[in-house]
Amino acid sequence: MSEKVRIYQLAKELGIDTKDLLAHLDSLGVEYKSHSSTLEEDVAETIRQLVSEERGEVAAAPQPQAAATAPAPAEAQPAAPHRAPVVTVMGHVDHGKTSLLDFIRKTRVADKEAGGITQHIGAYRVETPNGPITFLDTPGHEAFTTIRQRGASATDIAVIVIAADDSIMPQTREAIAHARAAGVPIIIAINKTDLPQANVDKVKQDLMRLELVPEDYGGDTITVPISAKTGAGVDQLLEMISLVAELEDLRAPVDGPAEGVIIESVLDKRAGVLATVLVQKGTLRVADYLVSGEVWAKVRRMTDENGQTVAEAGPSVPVQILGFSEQPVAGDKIVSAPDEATAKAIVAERRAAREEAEREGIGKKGVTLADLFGKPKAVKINLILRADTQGSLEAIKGVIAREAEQVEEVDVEVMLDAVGAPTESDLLLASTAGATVMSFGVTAPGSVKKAAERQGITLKSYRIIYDLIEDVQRLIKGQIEPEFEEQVIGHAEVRQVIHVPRSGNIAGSYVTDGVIRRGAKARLIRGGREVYKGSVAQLRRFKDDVREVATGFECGINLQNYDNVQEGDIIEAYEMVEVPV
Ligand SMILES: Nc1nc2c(ncn2[C@@H]2O[C@H](COP(=O)(O)OP(=O)(O)OP(=O)(O)O)[C@@H](O)[C@H]2O)c(=O)[nH]1
Repeated sequence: MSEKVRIYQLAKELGIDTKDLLAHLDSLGVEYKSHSSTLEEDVAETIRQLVSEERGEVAAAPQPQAAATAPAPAEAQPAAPHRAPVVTVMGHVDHGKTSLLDFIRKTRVADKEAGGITQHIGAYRVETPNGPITFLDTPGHEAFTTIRQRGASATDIAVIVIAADDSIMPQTREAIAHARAAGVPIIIAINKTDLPQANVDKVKQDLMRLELVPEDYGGDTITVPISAKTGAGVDQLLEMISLVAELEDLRAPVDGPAEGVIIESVLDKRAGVLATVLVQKGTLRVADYLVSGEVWAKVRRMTDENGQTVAEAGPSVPVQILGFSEQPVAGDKIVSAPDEATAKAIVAERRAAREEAEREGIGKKGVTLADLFGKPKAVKINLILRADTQGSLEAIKGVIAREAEQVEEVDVEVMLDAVGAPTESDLLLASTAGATVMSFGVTAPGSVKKAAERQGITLKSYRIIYDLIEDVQRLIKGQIEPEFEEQVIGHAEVRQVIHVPRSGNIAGSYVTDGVIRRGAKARLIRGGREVYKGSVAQLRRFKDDVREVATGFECGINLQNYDNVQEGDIIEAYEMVEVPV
């Protein structure tokens, strides 16, 4: 496939106005939808030549390749420079996430002398002997997964804090599941080691049960005993973060337009919208134009976590920016735009695309049982299990493991199992990992059920273990097809048979009720009897192909592999809809 470039990117590359570029495209007769449409590489190349000819570069340049417009040869691209790791701290309530983040921040602020006032902007950067580290300081896996859920990944390394006097607790396991689902390396910080009742070994042993085998037990899970209170071990923790970062070989280009993700956004009564952006690629500068989701910004001011104004921010640098027209959504990506017109055009295009998708009912859907049933060779089935007691959980897990063992092609992973009703946090995990939530003996609260429905997540509760196991078996074997039933969507009466060379006979019809849709299933009824069953291959209004024709309109219908329509026939269009279980 050829490389594609967006119109405004090409304009920026060539140093011309997007408007002028559009004029070139018009002159070439190239169709485009907006400033952000992509161009085929050959079109882009033609434009480059056109522009350079206009500038007289071709005639004037001694070499055939005019430097400014020639694409850089691929092999000459040096690897992008390293960037700082971005770390999220997660763990059970009260195990010390906030204390740890505060301790690191207090002791490691980059320029304390500058007299800046600490601001909580959702992220901060610290200097360590092994290089800078960026911490996202909204601790907890909800924030972490919310960002992931919106398609961005902001975290390179997860630090899971476990209090040594409490060991592994439900949210510890959730946090581990979230980090695993994201595929980010995990470092375990065993906290509160200053307490007399701290038992580091117990934590390590408990970790083994979650298949996180500490290094000193022969595994490869990095564990660091720390105290967020005294600061003991925190330096080693930072060292380990840098070490893992080095292994991950994190790199990003510093040059070029900025890309990143929204970490946080607040509406300040005086200042307006303040959004924290984590730059992930390129460099963000004051006066740049940005687009995030369906809002845009002209960066009017950037400040760091110490309240200091900054002029630019490169990869892995978090900055709070002023200049968004409306509040962007945490987790949405940001891209830069060359000018206000383009930024607005991108926003308008996105809005229109979303509205169209909504009209067509194409919502974001998670994986449903049906999807999984339909794909027997699914590499992996992710489950989140909830039950009334630890005993039932163990029993269910045991049976599932046995069932899973019998099938080679399918991997069943219980990502999380916990006592109690399913929570919103389970849904977050389910939606990012494509998991099914099953609960036994407990039911999700209404709000959670509704949220699951909205997000298209399968959440089922069972009162009989056998039923649950049966569904798991179905998932595994993919044997059960979802049940479908016919739903008639409309009728059309054939009023005239039009013979079109090459296309065969087209049924000139009148939609008497409902709608006729291209691709819909259809049967042909003649004298009360079905004479054909197939689908609507082609649907036309006058000379145009259309997707749908409503009641009261005339249209031309071409049925799939059928050429014998007759005047007076009735075409019944229908769709197969899944019967909800
Ligand atoms: N002795 C001791 N106490 C600690 C340590 N770290 C945290 N604490 C205490 O543990 C309690 C909880 O700490 P936080 O940092 O608020 O815990 P958290 O995980 O951020 O809690 P949430 O934000 O509520 O989820 C506080 O009273 C802290 O002072 C530690 O290393 N040693």
